[in-house]
Amino acid sequence: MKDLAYLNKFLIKYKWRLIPGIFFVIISNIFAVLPAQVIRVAFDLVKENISIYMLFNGFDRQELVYRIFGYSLMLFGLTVLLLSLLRGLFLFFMRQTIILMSRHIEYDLKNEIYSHYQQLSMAFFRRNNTGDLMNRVTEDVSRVRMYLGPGIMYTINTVVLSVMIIFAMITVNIKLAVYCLLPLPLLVLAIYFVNSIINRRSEMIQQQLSALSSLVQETFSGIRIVKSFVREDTIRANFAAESERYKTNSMALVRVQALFFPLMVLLVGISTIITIYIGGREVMNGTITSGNIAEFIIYVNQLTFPVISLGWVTSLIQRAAASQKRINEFLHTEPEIVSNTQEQTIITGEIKFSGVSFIYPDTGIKALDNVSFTVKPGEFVAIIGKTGSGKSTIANLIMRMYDVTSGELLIDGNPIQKLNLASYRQQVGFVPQEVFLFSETIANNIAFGNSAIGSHEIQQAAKDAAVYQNIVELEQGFETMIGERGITLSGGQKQRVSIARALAKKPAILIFDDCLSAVDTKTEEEILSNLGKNMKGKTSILIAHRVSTIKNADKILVLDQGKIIEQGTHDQLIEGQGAYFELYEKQLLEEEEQN
Ligand SMILES: Nc1ncnc2c1ncn2[C@@H]1O[C@H](COP(=O)(O)OP(=O)(O)OP(=O)(O)O)[C@@H](O)[C@H]1O
Repeated sequence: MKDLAYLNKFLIKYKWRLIPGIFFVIISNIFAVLPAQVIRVAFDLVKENISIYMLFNGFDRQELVYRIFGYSLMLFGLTVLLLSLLRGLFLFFMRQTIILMSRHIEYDLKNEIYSHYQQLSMAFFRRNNTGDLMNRVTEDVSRVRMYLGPGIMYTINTVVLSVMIIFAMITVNIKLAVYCLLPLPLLVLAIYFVNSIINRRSEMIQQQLSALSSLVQETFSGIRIVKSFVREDTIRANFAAESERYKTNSMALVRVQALFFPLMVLLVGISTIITIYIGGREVMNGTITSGNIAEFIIYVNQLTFPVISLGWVTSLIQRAAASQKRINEFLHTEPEIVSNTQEQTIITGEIKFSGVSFIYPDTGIKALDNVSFTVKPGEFVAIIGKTGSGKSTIANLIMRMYDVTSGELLIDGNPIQKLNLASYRQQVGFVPQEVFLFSETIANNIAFGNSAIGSHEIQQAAKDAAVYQNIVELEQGFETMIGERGITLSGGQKQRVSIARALAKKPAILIFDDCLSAVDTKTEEEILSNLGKNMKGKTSILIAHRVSTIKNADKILVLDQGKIIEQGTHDQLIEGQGAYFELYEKQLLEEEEQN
């Protein structure tokens, strides 16, 4: 329950919706209780008037008595109608204030969680899967809203209505009140119990549904693999098995739900019978009137709803508390990578690794071991090495996706942690190893890092990335939609759009993480020569596997198992006849064999 206390700040923020809401609940309940009393008076009136009517038997006046009696009954009917209309009006106001408040808080909470996600670092996203992240913004927030809206509304309603009805009952006759209230606690318990079972089973159904949709999503994402490995039958069988489980769970839920309504009617029925039996005896004793029995029957039926909502609201609050606990877990996660200054510094692009070691926090893998090198502004540095040798890790550290475990990473002579994070990243262009493009137009994908960019600059970036020609050949050119909502670009085209996106930022530091693997040698040369022109005076780091790609670099770093084993220009490294030389020889041989 203490987890829900987090939401109090929102309740305070929206107090001018909550307070009138509570007020409307109270007024609507007054109008809910009054009709029973009007009906009691009407009932007693009927009884009295019948006696008077009988008295005038045989007289002309009997007709007049009949008419007056009819009118007064109609008046009572109209009063009940008016009271119900007024109740309805205030119920409307109650929903307009409290439910609307819950929707506002839902909106605020979703935004708060989402913007908190944006501040969290890579390690957090690696620890938690996407489904979980999404669930907390959607499913969990919805449950919390159920507490803030219907939960709060029905709790107040239940309390106010119960107090009013029980008070009205007791003022009429304590004995009758006690007897007809007796089965109600049983009803609360029964409903709470059945509701818990319903919730548990609904949860299982929800989980099963998630499993089913994940299976379908994965199957369709990997449909090419499924078809080429002829696994359609197995996939179909898996789906059937998951569906079967979903059906079994749903059936179990329907069985319990079927019990819910009859149980409720039974217990209310018992209360009504007790009211009539005990009430009848009291009428015979002369302690209450027959109108009171009618009044009590209305009360008992009116109490049904608060009693049901008591059981329902209790389980609803429990679920909301569990959801808020999950939300709080994420909201209280501190971002590991934080900006320590507001000051925005323009960088020239000098990068210095000084005895840097790095261990991935989530796996404990030591990816870099005492790495030292310097890249001067305007230099073109290449990194080469076997897979898993730590090349991408260097890129991750320069992007400050992680902080170094030991040693120092200096940008323009300042520790990277001292720079304003957003402003620094804004000045670094990054082309990741795995291309990711948004389901958007090509132009918007290229302009992603800089919303102020014009179409001329977008086109220039595409030209520099050697993808312009491919784009203009498309029917809608730069306005072509890509990804799930549009066409599929080839692997090499995607890589080049991703390069154009980094170039369009006009960065001071450009990092290419093995992103030329899917382009042919001629295009690769074109991109590199454009890069030479664009990055004059700026720093470029190119991670590659092919020696031919990096021959012209100002400096080449050779990595092995997280250590720099050689560094120098191509010619120096060839002369050194070390690991780089071996790699070069091997690749030359491979090329010759291919030709
Ligand atoms: N996000 C991560 N979390 C945990 N461990 C990681 C992560 N990324 C990489 N590693 C591990 O760190 C080591 C270095 O990986 P890195 O990606 O830097 O190598 P690489 O030289 O870029 O390889 P490749 O040429 O295959 O891209 C590997 O052992 C890898 O398993």
